[in-house]
Amino acid sequence: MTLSASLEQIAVNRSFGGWHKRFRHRSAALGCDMVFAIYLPPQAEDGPVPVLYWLSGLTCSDENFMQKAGAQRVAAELGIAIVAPDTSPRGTDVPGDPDGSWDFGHGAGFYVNATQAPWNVHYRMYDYVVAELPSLVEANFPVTDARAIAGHSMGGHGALVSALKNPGRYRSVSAFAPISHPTTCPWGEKAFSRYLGADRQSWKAWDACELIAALPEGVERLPLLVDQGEADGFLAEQLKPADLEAACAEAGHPLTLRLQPGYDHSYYFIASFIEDHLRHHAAALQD
Ligand SMILES: N[C@@H](CCC(=O)N[C@@H](CSC=O)C(=O)NCC(=O)O)C(=O)O
Repeated sequence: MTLSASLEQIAVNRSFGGWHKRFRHRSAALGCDMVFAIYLPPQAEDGPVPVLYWLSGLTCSDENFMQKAGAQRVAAELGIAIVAPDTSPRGTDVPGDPDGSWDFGHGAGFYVNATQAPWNVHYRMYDYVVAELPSLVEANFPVTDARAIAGHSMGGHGALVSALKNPGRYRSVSAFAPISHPTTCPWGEKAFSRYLGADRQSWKAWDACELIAALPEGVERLPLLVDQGEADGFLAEQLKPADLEAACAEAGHPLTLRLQPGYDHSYYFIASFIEDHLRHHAAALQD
């Protein structure tokens, strides 16, 4: 396939018989240059392969998952491409946290479309990860439109919301330690009050627990696979997996929540269970 001139390749590494590549491009949704990574398994040399979109957490770029999760060996075995975007718009023109903290602004886009100035100019990560990036990837790489989505923490919640808001768009969804109920935790309240404004009612469209409760009768309920470390320091205050469990039970939404004793919030935890998630996605993608 010939790459569009709008994609600038900035890195390439051979990995498990496939290729890890990084690209810079101009994002129309975000109004800035963005970098994403793609892992193409060896099977992509012979024909198009399905794609898992991975959404990372606070402070991350495209690099954390690709360097730390150890996903390439199993993705190469299963014939799945993995696309890892950045976690926010970036650049000197893009406002960040006025206080310089790490849980808002750069590295903390929360995968929402901001409605409030000045954030609404660039912070449209939902449109970027759900629409613009898949279109770009599907037009430029040997991939099919069979998509799965997964992520960690802020990105785990982003994956849940992306799937819940778009029935039929993803074959499967999973999350590691998602911020399950952002309208009721400090990270979510800080981000949503700035990106979405003071009206808490408007936040519900971006909260997985609220979306699960509000899914209309007859609409696909994609099963959720969630792993959560029991020794995660953010568990009680920020992540609240019990709220997700309660929302699913109340709505009859299929959830497999696996509490993993001794595991924290780090990529050591993700690397320990990523194979299970990849196999879960492969089963759906190859159906
Ligand atoms: N301030 C710390 C902690 C930030 C942190 O733990 N980030 C997580 C995601 S948290 C929820 O979205 C993460 O994935 N960090 C990157 C990593 O490679 O571990 C810090 O600045 O690191």
